[in-house]
Amino acid sequence: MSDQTGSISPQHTPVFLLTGFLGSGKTSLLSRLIHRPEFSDTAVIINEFGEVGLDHMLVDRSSDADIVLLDSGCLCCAMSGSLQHSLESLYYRRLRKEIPHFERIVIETSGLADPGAVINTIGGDPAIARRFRLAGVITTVDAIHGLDAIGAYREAAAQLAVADQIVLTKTDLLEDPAAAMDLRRELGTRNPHAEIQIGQALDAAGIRRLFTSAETRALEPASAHSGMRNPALGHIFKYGITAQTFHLRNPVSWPAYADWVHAMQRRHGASLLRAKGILRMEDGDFYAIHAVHHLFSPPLKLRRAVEGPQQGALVLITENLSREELEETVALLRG
Ligand SMILES: Nc1nc2c(ncn2[C@@H]2O[C@H](COP(=O)(O)OP(=O)(O)OP(=O)(O)O)[C@@H](O)[C@H]2O)c(=O)[nH]1
Repeated sequence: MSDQTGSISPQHTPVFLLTGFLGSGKTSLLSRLIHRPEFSDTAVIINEFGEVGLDHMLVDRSSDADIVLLDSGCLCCAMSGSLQHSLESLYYRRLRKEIPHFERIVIETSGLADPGAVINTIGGDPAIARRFRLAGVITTVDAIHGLDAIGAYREAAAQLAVADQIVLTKTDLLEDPAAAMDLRRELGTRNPHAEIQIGQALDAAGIRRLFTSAETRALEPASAHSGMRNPALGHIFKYGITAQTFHLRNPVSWPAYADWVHAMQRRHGASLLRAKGILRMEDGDFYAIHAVHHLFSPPLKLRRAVEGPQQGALVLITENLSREELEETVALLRG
């Protein structure tokens, strides 16, 4: 990465990933969202038009027929070729005003996708990273089979581990409605860093929260998270996947930050499923930090100060790394 300390400009269109295991309700959620006014300025990249049942809402079809404009104002774009190609195509068509302006992109991944691979595409292709930034990961979890899938498949565990927002689906199929609260609590202990919402109860405010950039709220609920309250324990998902929180008491210098990034890339890049957090830098400003494997997005300067006594905190979601190993690199930030 050429610029580890630059800030992201508003020209970087926020990209949200909608992930979740096979059959967990991604498409059903999307087909509800695309009707909603809160979703009107969104371009959605889906695998096939047929899946989300667009027939009744179609108001315009671009000449290339791979993008449709819905009467809700939402654009749907069927994935054509690679994800890079779809993103570039949306970018240039918006620039040439061939399609209406959109404020954000939502990508629906396949149920067996490793979310890290898709996130890498956004951050790893220089042409894409110049124009887009990962703003959040939304993971659907099926109330009936979700926990079994998370226990049985690494992909499902990784999808849960990297989530900023979890949508619990199929709660209507639970025999005991109280079981939804138990599941919510259970998921909360497995990913204490994500907000959990019940899919069927999603209202306008809930939808807006789904699409609030993760970096602008990365620390907000931190003090309330159980994982944050007991950072020494870290959090174990499965398959050696853990989420560990590190607090920093002092501002970080830019050279120390660059050293830490290099050390993480060199020593732990392969094991780093995701890093997120907020650091207070030596210039006094707070920056959101995001990384997936070897790719560290340029720190994003936050417009508002972060409340509370902490100077910053990092959540490192890794595979087969001990807290001690991570502590060695975090020490670089402490100078
Ligand atoms: N009862 C009920 N059924 C649901 C709900 N959400 C999804 N389903 C059903 O679950 C099945 C799978 O839902 P999809 O939305 O296709 O799931 P998906 O995650 O997109 O599936 P893949 O694309 O195969 O990964 C469909 O039959 C849906 O109708 C829900 O909240 N309640």
